Amino acid sequence: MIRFENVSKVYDGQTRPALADLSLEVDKGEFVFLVGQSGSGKSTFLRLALRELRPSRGRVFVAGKELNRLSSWKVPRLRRQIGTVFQDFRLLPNKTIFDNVAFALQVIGGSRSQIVKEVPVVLELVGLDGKENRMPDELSGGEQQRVAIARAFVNRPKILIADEPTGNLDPSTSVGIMKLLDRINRTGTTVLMATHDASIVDQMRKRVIELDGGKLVRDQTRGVYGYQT
Ligand SMILES: Nc1ncnc2c1ncn2[C@@H]1O[C@H](COP(=O)(O)OP(=O)(O)OP(=O)(O)O)[C@@H](O)[C@H]1O
Repeated sequence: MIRFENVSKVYDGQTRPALADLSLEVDKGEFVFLVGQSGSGKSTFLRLALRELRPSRGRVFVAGKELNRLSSWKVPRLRRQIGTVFQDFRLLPNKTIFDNVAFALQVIGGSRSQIVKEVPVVLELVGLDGKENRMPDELSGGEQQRVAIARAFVNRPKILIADEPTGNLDPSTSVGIMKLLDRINRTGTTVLMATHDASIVDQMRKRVIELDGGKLVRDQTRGVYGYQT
């Protein structure tokens, strides 16, 4: 589903690579934690998979496509297959919960009937049925993150990329968010999650990939967080 072949990334004006000769493969349906100190290259890795960045060397394949050879007009089609969730939720503050999720379908040309059918299903999946008419600032942080997950998942992407999704949440709320991501993973969606949350990684016992200075230093099945910050 995702394959990096000898990928290096040196940002403009930098000499030290943010990622250095990274090779790894993530199969369909896997759940992978990406861990490492701040600056180790996790976000760079995720941004390469989204083709927000291009590698300086090496090749990135996502959903069967080599991203460097993908024409720009095909990038939106690629991104439709990848849902994204971030630490800061990124909801539209002036739209209701329903409309925040509906918007994700509208921008990809979803019909009104599809929206009316799919949005309630996904809001129920994330445990927010009954709250569809609220505004984002009328929800708790954990609930806002559930909306963000609903929005990322409503068009059933093949891959869900989550960059520190529990970074702004307390431990018990985080556990609820992880149960939800686990549930989404069980539908067959590949989940890739960058995190500094040691207790979550230790509880979930999924595959753990650790980066250090842009290099892959650990790839462990049913792994643990495994280092001190
Ligand atoms: N746009 C940029 N321009 C130049 N250097 C960058 C840029 N983005 C990231 N870097 C550098 O690349 C390296 C990797 O950064 P990256 O953001 O991928 O790390 P990270 O593991 O996601 O960190 P964090 O856990 O703090 O989010 C760091 O040295 C960082 O300073």
